[in-house]
Order: sequence, then structure tokens, then C-alpha cells
Amino acid sequence: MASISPLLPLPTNLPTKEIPGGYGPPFFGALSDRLDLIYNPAGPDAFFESRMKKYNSTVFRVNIPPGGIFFPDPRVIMLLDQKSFPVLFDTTKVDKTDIFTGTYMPPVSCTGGFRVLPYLDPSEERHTKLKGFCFEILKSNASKWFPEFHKAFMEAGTIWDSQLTSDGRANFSDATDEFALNFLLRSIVNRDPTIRGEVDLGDNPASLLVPWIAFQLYPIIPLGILPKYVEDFIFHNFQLPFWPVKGYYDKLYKFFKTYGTEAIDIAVTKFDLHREDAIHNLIFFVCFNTHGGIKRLFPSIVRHISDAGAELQQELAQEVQSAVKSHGGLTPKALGSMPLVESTVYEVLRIEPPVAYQYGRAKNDLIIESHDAAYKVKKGEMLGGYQPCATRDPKVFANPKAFLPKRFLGDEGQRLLQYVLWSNGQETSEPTVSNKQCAGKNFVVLISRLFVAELFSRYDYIKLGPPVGKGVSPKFFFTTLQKSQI
Ligand code: HEM
Ligand SMILES: CC/C=C\C[C@@H](/C=C/C=C\CCCCCCCC(=O)O)OO
Repeated sequence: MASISPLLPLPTNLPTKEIPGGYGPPFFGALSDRLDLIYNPAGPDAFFESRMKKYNSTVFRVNIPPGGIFFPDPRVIMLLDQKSFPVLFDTTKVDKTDIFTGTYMPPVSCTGGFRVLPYLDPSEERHTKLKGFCFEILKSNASKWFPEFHKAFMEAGTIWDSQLTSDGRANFSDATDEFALNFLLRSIVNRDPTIRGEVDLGDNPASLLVPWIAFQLYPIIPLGILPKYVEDFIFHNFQLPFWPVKGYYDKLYKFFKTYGTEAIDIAVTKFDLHREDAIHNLIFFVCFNTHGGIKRLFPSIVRHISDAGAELQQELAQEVQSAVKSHGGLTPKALGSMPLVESTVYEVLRIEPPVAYQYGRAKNDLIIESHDAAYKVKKGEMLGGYQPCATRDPKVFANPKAFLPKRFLGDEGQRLLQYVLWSNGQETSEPTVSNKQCAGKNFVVLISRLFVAELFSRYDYIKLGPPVGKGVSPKFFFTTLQKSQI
């Protein structure tokens, strides 16, 4: 792991302090913190900022959801600065077994009875095999990314233009969910989900994923579908049975088992994996890891660019359209000559990392340092991080709460990349079979740059309206799509 740069002052005999905060009485302490965090009208940012202020520390003890009656111990030590947060990446210090979703783990019934890759610690042999399989899937399909992404994006653009003409607004969310899944299934599973057949995913394939993902996450997110206390009692105290949503997953299973044979054969022959293990992990890679991540990242990219206004968008349109023109199309070389697009994507990933929470259990007694103190952690204690506090650390980033799309331009910008942590690792490090950094780290940055480049190849100016609807994933609509003149 690359060391933290000299920008952070080296420790000079930091005072050792007791970790502030606490957990309160059993059940009620967790209930109080959960209601404060999950149902905080100002969001988790406000919750963690208020606790940092209360304890005058970026390291403190708190209960992290769910923590309800039938859920595991919610006690966590949070690390919320750029000095302490990277401990979560260090697998010599933390154990990552079964903590992908935090203090609670969904039942393996929702992944075919298998503990899929993200729940495995690097010390497990399956972790090495499955991460190698994931890398191979990304490598062997790389030639498809540009053409398949362009094809799927153009289908979405046609829908948006038509809706804007007929309805005065265009449904960004639904079209993006579908185009992203079309892109992934055409590229990785070699099957176009829009082609109906004996085994298919219906008219809206992306909608099949929602119940399955919601089932895995309902104990840790605000669903917003019932009155607060009713919702909290039902969804944050009990593990609900999988069978009501099993039908959705079974459709995904049949689709991957039927059409994903090329990828599954690679898992069996090259990585010595059992066929069923490979199928359920491939479903997870595509439908949870990738599509689930895109569902959070792509709206964030468009929201930040839309809110940044006309000046940024004119510069993006100019950079993209001139590069596409001079390279004869949106080619890898054209994309590689769009520094503002790249910096804008990194700034979105910094200011709003799509997955805000990371965890790790202390493998031994540890001393953890923040910028201004050292803290003793006992073996077995759960460590956690709310990443936006670390990626908005004022000791590292000037004007940390501002969206500055040019922040990562030039040499200074390249040096700051080590403090972009969205992939559960520094942007300047690489995922390996020995660490827990996102296997799709470089793929995500590539398709995010592609997404911005496709947008500003087609449009000169875009405006996203306010979110519509409550709950897990509100929908976003374009209110303006000004077509490019070329
Ligand atoms: C926008 C999209 C994505 C986001 C935001 C994202 C984010 C993350 C994060 C934060 C982690 C670490 C979780 C933890 O252990 O604390 C992770 C792990 C992982 N991601 Fe992603 N990811 C994305 C896309 C992908 C893609 C495209 C793939 C592969 C096709 C992928 C495969 C994985 C795998 C396999 C792990 C577990 C790594 C391991 O166990 O060593 N992800 N991802
Ligand atoms: C929904 C899937 C999102 C990204 C997929 C990515 C990483 C996932 C890491 C942890 C799973 C929990 C994500 C949702 C947390 C909900 C709490 C919150 O942020 O409010 O896979 O690569």
C-alpha cells in the first residue's frame, strides 16, 4: 500500500488518548444511534460531523445499524480522517471476514448458499480463486467495453430525447438502469437481455435486481416506505425470510446459467471453482457489485455536473467534442485526451464516494493514529469508516466540501489521487488477490469517463431536476437536454 504523502505531517509524539464516545445500554443504545443516523433529516454527513464535534475527535465509539434485537453486535470504532481511515485497507491489521455490509451479513440463501467473494477474507483460498476469476472476466471482455457501452448509451439517449419532446422531461434513472444492465449482460454474459426467449429477464431486466438488492440491504438503509418507528421496528430488528424475493433471483440464476457458459467455463477450468460457486459469484459481480455501484455513481456524476452549471458543461462539451472529432470517434485514445472529464470523475468519487461505509475487525491489539492523537484498539473490536469524512478531510483537501472538477488536473492533482479512497483503497494502489480493494476499480473509472464523454458527445448542456419519490432510490429526470451542434 503506498504510504501517505508528506502532505500529512509526520506524527510527533502524538498523545495516547482513550477513544471517546460509547455504546449506551444494550438494545437502547443501538436504537438511539440508529434513529439518529438512519432517520437524520440532514443525512449521515450531519450525524458524523455532530459526533466529531461532540467528542472533538475523528475517532470515536458508536453503534452502527442495524443492531436490532436479532442482529449482531453493532459496536464500532469509527475512523473518520485520512490518517486513521486507511487502517481499514490494511489486511495485516484487519480481518475482512463477513463484514462487506458491516456488522450484519445477509443470509447466504440470497446468493445460492455461497459466501460470495466480497464477504471473504484474503486469507481464504476461495478469495484468491474468485478474485482471480473476477479479474479474468474484466480482462477477457475489455475489447467490448467501448462498442457495447456506446450501443447501450445511444439506446438510452434516444429514449431521453423522445421523452423530453413528448413529456417535457426525460427519466434518467430508469433508462440508465436498463442501459447499464444491457451493456453488462451483452459484454459479460454474451446475451442481449432485450431479446426475449424461453429464458429471459422480461421487459425491464433492471427492475428484477431491485428486490434482491433491497433484501440484502434493508437492515442498514432507510427504506422510507413506512412511518419511521414502524419501519425501524420491522426492518431493523428481524432477518426477514428470503423466499418472497427468491423468484426474482431465480430468474437471474437461470439467465446466467443458460447464457454465461463462456465465463463459467473459465471459472471451472482456469480457477478450479465449482460451477455453482462460479454462477452465483458471477451474478453478484454483475448485478450487485457493478450494477449496484453504477446505480449509485452515475446519478451522482450527473447531479454534480448538472449543479455545477453552464461553465463546466461548456468546457466538458468543448473537450469531448474536439477530442472525438480529432480522433474520428470516441476511441480509447480520444478518451485518453480528456483530462477535465477524468478530473471531474475523480472529484465525484472523492466528494461523494458511492459506498460510504467500510469495515474491518482488529486482528490484534492496535495503536491507531488520527492527525492529533493515538488510540488503543483491542483485538476483535470492529473498526469502521464513513468515507466522506475522510475524503473531505481539511488536512488534505483545500476547500474540501466544494465540488471542484479541476481539482485533479496536473501534477498536483495526480498527487492528490492517493487520498481518493472510493474503491476501499487508495486510487494510486491496485486491487490484488491479496487485498480487499474493489476488483473493478479501474473498470469503474473507465466507464464513468466513458459515460461523461458519451453525454457530452451528444449534448452541450444537461439539467437534472430534483429527486422524485422517497425511499431507497428516488428517481431523477432530465429537464433540459441541449443537443450538440455537431
Ligand atoms: C460504481 C461501481 C462500484 C463501486 C462504487 C464499488 C465499490 C466497492 C467497494 C467500496 C468495495 C469494498 C467493500 C468492502 O470490502 O468494504 C468493493 C469491493 C468489491 N468490488 Fe466493487 N465497486 C464497484 C464496481 C465493481 C465492479 C465493476 C466489479 C467487478 C466486476 C466489482 C467487484 C468487486 C469485488 C469482487 C469486491 C470485493 C473485493 C475483494 O473481496 O477483494 N465492483 N467495491
Ligand atoms: C448496492 C451496491 C453498491 C455498490 C456495490 C459495490 C460495493 C458494495 C459495498 C458494500 C455493500 C453495501 C452497500 C450499500 C451500503 C448502504 C449504506 C449506505 O451507504 O447508506 O460492490 O463492488
